[in-house]
Amino acid sequence: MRITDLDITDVKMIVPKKFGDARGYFCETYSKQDFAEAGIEEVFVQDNQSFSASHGTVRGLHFQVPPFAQSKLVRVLRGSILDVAVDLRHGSPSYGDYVSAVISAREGNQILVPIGFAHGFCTLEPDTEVFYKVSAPYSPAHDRGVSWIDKDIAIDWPVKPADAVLSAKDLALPPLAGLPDRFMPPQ
Ligand SMILES: Cc1cn([C@H]2C[C@H](O)[C@@H](COP(=O)(O)OP(=O)(O)O[C@H]3O[C@H](C)C(=O)[C@H](O)[C@H]3O)O2)c(=O)[nH]c1=O
Repeated sequence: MRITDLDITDVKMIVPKKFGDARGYFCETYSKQDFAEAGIEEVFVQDNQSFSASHGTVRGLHFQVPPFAQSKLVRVLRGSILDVAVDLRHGSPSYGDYVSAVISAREGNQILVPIGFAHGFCTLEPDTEVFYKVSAPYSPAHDRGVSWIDKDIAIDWPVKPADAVLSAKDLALPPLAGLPDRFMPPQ
């Protein structure tokens, strides 16, 4: 398992080792021991999976506030996405900055999005399936979001707003400015 930092250090790219043979391949997609050896102590309590039929589907930017704030380990079972994490940790020097990376079923790579970040993605292919582990259960009362096209974050998405597929909820998400809920200060 290869673990590297993205431009915001706490967001990590994880590439499990693939064991290929004439049948195909095998890989351990999650290992508590490997994570602990890399200093990642996340305890995941729920697995999520979403299917998006159209390329250019955007889900996000979402997060849950404490005490149900979630870290997420995101991977793609089919297709590919541009995955995005936005730093919302109150007091963080990179507050409001984002990192993004393409993760795909072909590469088998994963993104670890820590607590304190909003998360979203845009599908790059039709029929894309995303699987992710989260470190806290779903709590609608603690679910929050920020507009995917917030001007202060200014994410370089691979789809124009007019062509993107979003839920009504995500279309109505507020801007970052004046976000009422703040996370705990960075560790
Ligand atoms: C997240 C979640 C949702 N739901 C129910 C609530 C709705 O009835 C339905 C669809 O939920 P939503 O539209 O919030 O799903 P996404 O837009 O894919 O949201 C996710 O997309 C972005 C990328 C994320 O990072 C979050 O984990 C998550 O918010 O599933 C549940 O029952 N449990 C859950 O954990």
